Formats: sequence, C-alpha cells, structure tokens
Amino acid sequence: MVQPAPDGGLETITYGELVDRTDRCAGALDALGLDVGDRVVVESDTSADAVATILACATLGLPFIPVSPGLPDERLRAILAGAEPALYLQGPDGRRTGVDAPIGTGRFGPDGLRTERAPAARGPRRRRVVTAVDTAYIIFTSGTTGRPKGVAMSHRGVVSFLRGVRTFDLLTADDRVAGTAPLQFDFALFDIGFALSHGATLVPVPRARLTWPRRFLGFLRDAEVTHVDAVPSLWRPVLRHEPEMLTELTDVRGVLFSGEAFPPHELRSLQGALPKARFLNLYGPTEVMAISVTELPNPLPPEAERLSIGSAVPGAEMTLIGPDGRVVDEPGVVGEIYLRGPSLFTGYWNDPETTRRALVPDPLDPASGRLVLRTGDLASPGPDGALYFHGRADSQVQIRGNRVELGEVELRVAEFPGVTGAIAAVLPHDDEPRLHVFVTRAAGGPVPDAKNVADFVRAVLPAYMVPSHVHVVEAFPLTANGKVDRAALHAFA
Ligand SMILES: Nc1ncnc2c1ncn2[C@@H]1O[C@H](COS(=O)(=O)NC(=O)C[C@H](N)c2cccc(Br)c2)[C@@H](O)[C@H]1O
Repeated sequence: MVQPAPDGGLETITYGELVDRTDRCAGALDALGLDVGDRVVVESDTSADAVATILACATLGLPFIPVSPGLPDERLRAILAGAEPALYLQGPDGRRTGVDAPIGTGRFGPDGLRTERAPAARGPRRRRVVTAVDTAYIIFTSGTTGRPKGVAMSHRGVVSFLRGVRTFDLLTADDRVAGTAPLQFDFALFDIGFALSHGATLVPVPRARLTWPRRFLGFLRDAEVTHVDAVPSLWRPVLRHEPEMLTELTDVRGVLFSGEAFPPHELRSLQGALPKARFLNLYGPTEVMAISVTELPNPLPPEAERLSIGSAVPGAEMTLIGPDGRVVDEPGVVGEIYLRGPSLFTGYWNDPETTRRALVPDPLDPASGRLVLRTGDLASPGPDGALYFHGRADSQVQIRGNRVELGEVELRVAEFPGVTGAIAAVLPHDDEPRLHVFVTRAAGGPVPDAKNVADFVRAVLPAYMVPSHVHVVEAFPLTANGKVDRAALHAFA
C-alpha cells in the first residue's frame, strides 16, 4: 500500500508489513475475549492500519462495520443501536467521542491496538470455528425509509465475487490502484480485495485530495497510479476544470467505475483525455458487492445512449424477469435484474421482513427453495446478449400519464452547447408533477437560457418530455458515497 507519510511525502507499506500489523491487531483483539459474531465498528478512512484492522477482524470472525470519520453523530448512534457492537475502534487521530458503555472503545495505529474501555464481559466463548458463511462485514446504507439498513455480507460472498473478478486478470503485481471511495462504501472494500487479490499496490487517495481537481490529479500523477477506481460523479469537476491536466496521466491504463450510470457524454470526454486507458463498468448492489465487470469500447460509439453492464462474473448470473415473472431475453425488451450466485448477502441485519422482500424464491425454480436477489434495477438485452442498464424501477416516472425516460431527457439536454452535465427529475407541483432539469455549464461558460434549452429538447422529444423548469447549478449535490444525490436536487428547485 502507498499512503501519506507523517513527513508529508508518501510511504510504502509492504505486504509483509501489512501481515505483521494484521497479526499484531488480531492478537490484541483476541486478548479481549470477543466471540465469533461479535461486531466491531471501524471508523477510519482507508489506510494500512484500517486494512490491517479489518483483516484482523475477518480472521477472528468478528464482523466489522466500516464507517467514515465524516459520519454525523446521530447516524453513528443509529448504527450502534442497530448493530449493538462489542467494540468501537478509530484511528490514532480520530476525534469521535460519546460512544457509551457497554461498547468497548479503542484506537488502532502503526504500533498496534490500544484499548481505552474494555468491552463488557461477553461470557464464555460459544464458538471456536469461523466458517465461510459467517458475516465478514455489515455495511449500513441509508435505506429509503431513513432507518439505516445493515447489509450483512459473508466471507463466502466477498471471496466468490473477488474470485469471479480474478478470472479476468485485470491487474499485475506492478499495478497501483487509486481508491477514492469512503471506507463505509463497499466500493472501498472492493478496492482493498481487488488490489490484494492481484498482489498489486493499493493507493487510497486522501479525502483532502478529492475536493480540488488539481490536487486530485497531482496526487494521481505523483503516486504514479495505473488504475483509478471512482464513481462517475467524481470525474465531473475534473472534466470541467482540469481537462488538459488529465492528459498528463500517462501512467493510467485503467479507469474503473461503479455506483451510478456514467453519463455517455462525460464518459466520452474522459476517454478523450485518456485514449490509452481501458474503461471498466462494474455493476451491482451492495447486497452482492457487485456482479459484473464490463470493458466498454474506448471511444464509446457515438450513437451509444446506454452503457453495457455485460453479464455476471463467472459463477454468478444476472437474469431479466418481466412483469409476468418470465425471463426477458428479447433484445431491447426491458426487465428487472435478478441476481443469483454465491455472493448474495446473508440478509439485512436484524430485519427479516425487509430481507424477505429482497431475497425472494427463484421465480424460475420456486420448488428449489433457492433465493435470488431482486435488484429493483431495469435493463434490456443488447443484440450481443449483454445487458444495458435502464435505471431504477422506482425512478420510472410519469407525466400526464406518459412514461418519461429521464435518461433520454438528460442525454438531449447534455448536447445543448455549453452544458456539461444534466440531471432530470419529476417534481411535485400543486397542479401536477412537472419535469425539471438541472444543468451544469463549462467553467466560465455562458449560462444556458431555459427557453432555448426547452426548445432544443422540443425539437426531438415528445412534448411531455420537455422540461418545464431548467435550473443552472454550479455542481450537482452528492451523497456521502459520491453519487449524484437526486433527492437533494429537489431542494434546489
Ligand atoms: N455500473 C453501474 N451503472 C449504473 N448503475 C449502477 C452501477 N453500479 C451500481 N449502480 C446503481 O447503484 C445501485 C447499488 O448501489 S449500492 O448498493 O450503493 N452499491 C454500489 O453503488 C457499489 C457497488 N455495490 C459496488 C461494490 C463493490 C465494488 C463495486 Br466496483 C461496486 C444499483 O442497484 C444500481 O442502481
């Protein structure tokens, strides 16, 4: 791993040192008398010590719950109430206070684990063996209801997805993978497994480097990274403010993205700046870590309006199921994505009801008792059999009884001269829901005129898909995981 050194430069932690730190941390955790299944909250950004701590938890069968330092106190309290962890750990300079007994607290750092308050007595250890089906980690996502849902992933789930990715031989030991996701997002856990399973170097990008494009690109250049893993929205400010500096990243041979659809026009701009790099689209919900890895053509064909999410990695399957419960395999026909395979999550923590709604009897083989994950995502088969992402089922909206493909509106608005990004949303109004579009413009460029934008859309799309409100914004609001926060856009209207 490569990370900022105390003196301000970069330091390298070898695999040997990582193993030593992991073993030392495991010894200290074991001495606390925790039992297989006892949870440990790990609050940190991705660092060698954080990686050593979560690997130590995994070896001892202690499900780790990664949270990022920026997490608001009341959200941490909700997670602590939900998961009832035995122990809460933070890094040497973590500033969290207020984690109350009976939860034990401590800090991890280069010189090992320091306990501040021992976890309450746990009684005699009930288990001696850690099995593949035990919980490796629990990722708390902000469920739509607001109460956080804990996605419990087993060791088998993580390893089977990483093994599937491994079959593509995407990295060599000489590669240096820049990770940009916060530790609480399973994209960060993937980056750790992705780099380590190829013997490559993981280079977590310090959060302070992510806010300014020049500083972000400077870090990537100085750390000589060969791969950059990021959600598509992370590239928007870079493309807007530093497109020419991007072309200096001659070491970058791979761009891996996930979490949201990469807007085609933005993807083409990025590809233009990195003509030698390959672009890998990883798709999948946290409930399976992810399910598919698809290399996209560079450059993307000019007529491409949707991106391929390909097919599942070996050992797993993506199936499209129609409203009638039958397989959809006709090119162009939209169906809901169902996932089958060993990387399915165990369930939502302590929430069997919500789990039953996600893990359902296999519609193609109900007698088998096998459960499959219904994703709530829509896709259609392309002529080549690969699936093309269509968005979330719950984001299909109607205007005056007509179904609006928000992606089509966004594609058209994005072609308007001077517009660099477009997000469409149907917002409620006293009379009837209205179509709004939020646009970003080139730095210092002209402010697009709302009427001209509407006329530009009206020229090619049906009237009900013409936005009634156009908002020019400096930047799109993002979620804690770096995706466009569509819910927050409503506040802009
Ligand atoms: N490649 C896409 N194109 C389009 N829409 C995508 C893509 N990847 C997701 N999504 C959307 O995001 C939802 C899921 O969100 S999530 O649970 O927070 N997980 C994630 O985003 C991250 C994802 N688990 C993951 C984890 C590890 C490694 C990788 Br690499 C990716 C999916 O159901 C999709 O709606």
